Amino acid sequence: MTLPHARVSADGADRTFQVDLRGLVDLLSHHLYSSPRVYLRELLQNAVDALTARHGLEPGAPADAFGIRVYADGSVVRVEDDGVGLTEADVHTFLATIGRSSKRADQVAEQRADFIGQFGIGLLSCFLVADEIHVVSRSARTPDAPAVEWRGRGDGSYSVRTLPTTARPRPGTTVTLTPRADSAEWTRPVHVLSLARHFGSLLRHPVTFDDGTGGPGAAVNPEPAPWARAYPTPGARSRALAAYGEEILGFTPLDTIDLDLPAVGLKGIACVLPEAVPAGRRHGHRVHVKGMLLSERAEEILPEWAFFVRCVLDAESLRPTASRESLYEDDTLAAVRDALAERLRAWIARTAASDPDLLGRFLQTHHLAVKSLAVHDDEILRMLLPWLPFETTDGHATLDEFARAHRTVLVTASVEEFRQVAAIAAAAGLGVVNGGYTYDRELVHRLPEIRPEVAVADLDPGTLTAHLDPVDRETELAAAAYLALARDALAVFDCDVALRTFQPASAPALLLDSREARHERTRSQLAREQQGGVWGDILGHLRQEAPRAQLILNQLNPLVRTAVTIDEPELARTSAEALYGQAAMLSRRPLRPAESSLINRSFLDLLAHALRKDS
Ligand SMILES: Nc1ncnc2c1ncn2[C@@H]1O[C@H](COP(=O)(O)OP(=O)(O)OP(=O)(O)O)[C@@H](O)[C@H]1O
Repeated sequence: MTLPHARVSADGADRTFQVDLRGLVDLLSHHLYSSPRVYLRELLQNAVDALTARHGLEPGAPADAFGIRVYADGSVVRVEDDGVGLTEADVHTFLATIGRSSKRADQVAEQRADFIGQFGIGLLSCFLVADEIHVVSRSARTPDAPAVEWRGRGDGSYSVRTLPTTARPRPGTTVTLTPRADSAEWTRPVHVLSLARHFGSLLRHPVTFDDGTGGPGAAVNPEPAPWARAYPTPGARSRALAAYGEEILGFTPLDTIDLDLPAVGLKGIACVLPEAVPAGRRHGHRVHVKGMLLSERAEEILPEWAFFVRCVLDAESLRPTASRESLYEDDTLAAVRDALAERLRAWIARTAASDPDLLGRFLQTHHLAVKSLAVHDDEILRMLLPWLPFETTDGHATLDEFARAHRTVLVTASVEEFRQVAAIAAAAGLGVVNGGYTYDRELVHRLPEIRPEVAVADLDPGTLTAHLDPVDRETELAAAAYLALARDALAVFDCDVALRTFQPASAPALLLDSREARHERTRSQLAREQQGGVWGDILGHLRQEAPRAQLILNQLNPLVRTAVTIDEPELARTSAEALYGQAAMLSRRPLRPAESSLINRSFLDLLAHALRKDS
């Protein structure tokens, strides 16, 4: 709150900046803090830091010797602590100087990590709910110093006076706010209690609340954190942690993972989400520092692949940013992130080894997360690849089940390819995995690293066509006229037509086409349209020999057997177009406008034909 004095140098006026406190508070409230409610967090945090400093002075004092008392009766909010307190000089230096903090003064540099605050601006958040901050304090470091009273006002002015020792017989600090009318939402007794519980439920010092009605007062943090309590059995412990996770995070975890990193004094739990979440969606984790709730949305504490858990944790030595709502990205945070990732991996390994039922439920829900992890993590790959579910020609199956039925596992390059060939490949006894989804093809190809007896190969058109048997010469000849008509009708799609026999007999036609071939055809078509222009030349130069698409008609199918005998040319054409349209739709790839209109036209033509026949 101090506006520094102007200094005059020998060669002219050398002035120092003036600070408009109102502007500064406005800046903090709109850009730093998420809500005015943070004033209580800042007051609690200052009280906690003061208690930490007091314990530093009196290391022999029992943990609960010093505490924090919160009071709110509707007209004032007060936070009182038995902390280290302040002398008059401290008040001028720290309370009244914005940006100055006792917690990063040189002499306590080595202890800086002991405190939550460090920026020297937290107290300003009180101006979000009150116009004046009233502090009465007595120093524990200088016990014979008198008590001191400080009043800081939102307009930037402040006053200090010393008080008789009797005004505050014991060391500590009391901060009192008289809330503005517009901040009742954050300062009513019931709200103050719930805010105190929200921010302070895991604080390690006793915190009580009093609403001034003469009642017994309420404990803000009656019990230690659930992971710090003693339980009769490991089962009771894990049930209690799961119940806590559910209460705090609002879902019943699939499992609860105990987290403990002694090096940074971190303890907590990771709750495995019971439902799948879109890959890459990062969750907010609840992070406490020295018991104080810092953030409910800290994402940076876990790596991206860990989107299947949400954590509640409390750490000693993570550094909050000035807003307190996220963590400072430093080496400690990076090391914590790595160590927590390791704990999650270890949980997966343990579950894989000892609880197949839980593993099954976990993979059913989170296989995408695990796949993204397995791609980069050999250990997870080794442990889990056989148990991961894939879409196959035998339905959804784990790779292990699938590889037991098929010594050679074929894998498609796209979902579309899989849709085209699945039924035919299955009927031919080929085992094909849909490799079109993210990670799937890459992962299936790594199966032989774990199951060396299994061979994995990409499904190429040759493998499949080997299972499409040629028809006899007579049948071929009988169908020749129809095939010629069909080729002509489908020439616009650069599609050849052939007659084969293949299983299942219920499939009338198979469209063999690949994405590359389709791209090549689009490119050549563009080149033709742009002929003569620079763009056309470039496209022309890029020309590659792409295989044409092939519509394979199935001679075993009754519809096809009838179609090839149609002697009405228009109807024969329409039937060929309809067979092409049906096979293209079966692949579920996006249809080109020309294909959509072909399907539409052939459907209407066939309908008209059927109606004509009936009338
Ligand atoms: N309850 C308290 N007991 C003793 N000293 C206090 C108390 N509250 C504030 N102070 C003193 O006032 C200084 C400024 O407090 P303020 O909350 O503005 O910043 P900070 O806690 O140091 O850092 P941050 O901005 O990160 O919170 C503190 O460094 C501390 O010296």
